[in-house]
Amino acid sequence: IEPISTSIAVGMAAALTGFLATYQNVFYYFHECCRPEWISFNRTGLEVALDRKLFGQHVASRVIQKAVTGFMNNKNPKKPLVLSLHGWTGTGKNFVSQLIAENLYKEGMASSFIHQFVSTAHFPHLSQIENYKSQLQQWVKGNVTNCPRSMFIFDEMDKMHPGLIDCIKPYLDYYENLDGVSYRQAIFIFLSEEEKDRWIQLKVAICNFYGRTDQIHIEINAGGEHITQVALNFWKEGRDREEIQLQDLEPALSLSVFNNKKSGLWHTSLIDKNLVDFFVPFLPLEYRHVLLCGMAEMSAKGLEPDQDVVDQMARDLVYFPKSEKIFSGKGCKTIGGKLDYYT
Ligand SMILES: Nc1ncnc2c1ncn2[C@@H]1O[C@H](COP(=O)(O)OP(=O)(O)OP(=O)(O)O)[C@@H](O)[C@H]1O
Repeated sequence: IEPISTSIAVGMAAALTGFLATYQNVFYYFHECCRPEWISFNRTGLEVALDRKLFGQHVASRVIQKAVTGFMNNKNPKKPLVLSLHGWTGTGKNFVSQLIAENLYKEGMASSFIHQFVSTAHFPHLSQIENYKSQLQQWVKGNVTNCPRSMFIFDEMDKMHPGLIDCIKPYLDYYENLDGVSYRQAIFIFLSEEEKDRWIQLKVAICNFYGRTDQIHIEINAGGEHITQVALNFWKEGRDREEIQLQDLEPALSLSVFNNKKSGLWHTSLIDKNLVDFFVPFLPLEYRHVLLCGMAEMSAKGLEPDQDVVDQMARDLVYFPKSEKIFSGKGCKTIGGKLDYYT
């Protein structure tokens, strides 16, 4: 072994290793990858975002903050985090998922580690259910293999086929690993709108009963087994909405309620095995919340927030129940488009 060529070879190898390491770091700097540079939880960021950007959802806000912070601080979770978000349309379920994403992934919702499914769009054909099942399993497994800190959002969960829910159950469970893959760092968020379904089903049933085709004013006396009903009862009793506690909404999120409702059947299979860690209730939004959404939306559009414009827009929305007109029928959902008309 000749000393000069040996030192040249060793020097070249060291230079090459240094170059590759630098190249890799530069690559990771510009290209999103499953590393702390791209995925790190900003606890204060989430707290501030929930506090300042999410209106009228003090219960959901508290539950989400605790759930996500607890999970992210746990170095060795026994299972993935599974959140189930419930409530009226346009009350902020997707929006909260976005706030979580923005405070966990540098790329926010654009992160390649966030995967979103809408049951009616992605699984439309009942005849294809077996295909969907294997695709869904491969998809979850592939993505978690690629990055354990992946986030999965399943929208319209109430419309999802029970067979598909069954096939994702193992990933939500307490297994250390499945076929060599651990799912314990992942986050699953289920969104469902069964509140609306239940409300509408009930309305239709009562209209049919009375042989009426027009909209009639309906009081729902289901003993507070409806998130909206709880909010309505508080309002009628002249109590502050912010007094509503998670315990007041528990009957609306209880197993017995889900058991009795067709649209809630999916919960039973997940609740039975304690696979859902937190049920998060979203209250229906009132006029004053729509105003806040309107002002925020104008700022987001780069416009000077104008109270008169927003007020005009909010007054033209439809509110329910028909007699009291307290809650916005579409929450804050359509106001982005509506503001274009009023500005
Ligand atoms: N509570 C809220 N606070 C602030 N903004 C809100 C709130 N709820 C809704 N918004 C605004 O309205 C938009 C639509 O709401 P979002 O998609 O989160 O409703 P959703 O509850 O998921 O409705 P759906 O069940 O119909 O999907 C959001 O992007 C956000 O701009």
